[in-house]
Amino acid sequence: MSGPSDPSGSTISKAFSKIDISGNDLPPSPAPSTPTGGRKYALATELVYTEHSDQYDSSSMPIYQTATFKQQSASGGGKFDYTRSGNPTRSHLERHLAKIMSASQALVVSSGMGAMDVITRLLKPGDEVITGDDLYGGTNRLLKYLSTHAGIIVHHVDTTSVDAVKEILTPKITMVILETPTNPLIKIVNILDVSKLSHAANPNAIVCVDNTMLSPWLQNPLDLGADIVCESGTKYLSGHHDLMAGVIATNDSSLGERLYFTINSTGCGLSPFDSWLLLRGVKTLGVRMEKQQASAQAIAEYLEGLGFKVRYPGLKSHPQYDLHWSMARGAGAVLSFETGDTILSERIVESTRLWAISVSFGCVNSLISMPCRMSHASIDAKTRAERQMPEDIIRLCVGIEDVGDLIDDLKTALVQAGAVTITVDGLTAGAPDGSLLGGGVSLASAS
Ligand SMILES: Cc1ncc(COP(=O)(O)O)c(C=O)c1O
Ligand SMILES: N[C@@H](CCSC[C@H](N)C(=O)O)C(=O)O
Repeated sequence: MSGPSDPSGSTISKAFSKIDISGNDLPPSPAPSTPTGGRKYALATELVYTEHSDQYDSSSMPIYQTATFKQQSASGGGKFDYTRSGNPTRSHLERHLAKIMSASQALVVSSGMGAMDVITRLLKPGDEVITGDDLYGGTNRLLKYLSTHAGIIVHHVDTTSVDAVKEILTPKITMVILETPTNPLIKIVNILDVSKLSHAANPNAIVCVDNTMLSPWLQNPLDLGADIVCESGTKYLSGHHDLMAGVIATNDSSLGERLYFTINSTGCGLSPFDSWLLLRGVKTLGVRMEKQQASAQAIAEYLEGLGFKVRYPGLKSHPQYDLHWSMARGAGAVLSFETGDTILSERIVESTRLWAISVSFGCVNSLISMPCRMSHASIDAKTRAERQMPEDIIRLCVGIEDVGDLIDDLKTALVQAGAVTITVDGLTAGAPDGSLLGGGVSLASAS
């Protein structure tokens, strides 16, 4: 990998003039968000514990809602000069995120796709990228644009198969972009093996993992061999669907400088107010995620018990259950299931009340959607078919409501939509004549 692309180096050297207590080059910040002395607390503690040097010892990090900063001399040189280049609230958030993402450096930008844009600007025309065939629609769209407008060669392969990745790996591959679990098919990618193989094929290859589905509470791709981890902060990190944000984290300071250079050059750094909101949201990540995934597990078991084909890594029936648990500390709170019929799926989605029909996930409220019509509609129907995306697939993003209420609401919707048959033994997935789902499985406990 080459060094920072700022020809003069001046912007970078100014912004990276501070070496933190651990010797990391980081963008300017009034103070590290971590207590000094090297003590590392459990993640639940680190999420809420921050230190900053506000002049009034405010408990909450202030919002530095300013575009520019007064300088002491005509040659500038203040810690901050202009918010596009650095802002105390944003820098504080970045240090806090670096700490919880197992990274030496984190950078925050205006959306998850903004983060992906910054990352893919590391590529040059002629570079080759390997990525999955079950990929978030927006990332797919960006990569398609880069392949048609920027001379980047993009190979979509089944990244859940290490052999498939191996087959296509050459020294020309400069970036590998992974998601695990994938969105929306909930397939699992072996980050460790793919990273090892990619670096063996090209030591300068950058392995980037989009960790949005699990968040740092449940998985740390940098500890598994990835060079960059990114997340849509719009999802679990913030948790309330009241902001858009993207996070990029790395342990490679030269990569960090190049990423920062793009953010400063293009002006996509997160605003002070949104940085403050995200900092606030991150504090409850652990409690939210624990509650959400416990409910997701119960809902996945309920639907599987009825006879639906459910995709969730918390279920023993998931074909990559062991692989998932070798990398992650939990199954997350997004699951999907199939009904065998697109119209039926549509009826189910439209019959729910507590489950809002919305794209996105990671919010305290539960959401339901049909990915092929909504979040992944930017992937054309032919490509979806080639990539075996079931058009009838329903995605559930579980929130923090009472799980009994969520299951009741879902059950009512399934009955209203005609997706289940009521028998003396309880509910069974499928129409009375067994025309859907091959007749389903009857479960008394499901009634
Ligand atoms: C896995 C994944 N990555 C990235 C993004 C992009 O994030 P944002 O909407 O914040 O741009 C999304 C959703 O939008 C996503 O689901
Ligand atoms: N219209 C949007 C769709 C956003 S999808 C958001 C999220 N990643 C999800 O998976 O639900 C677009 O075109 O990007």
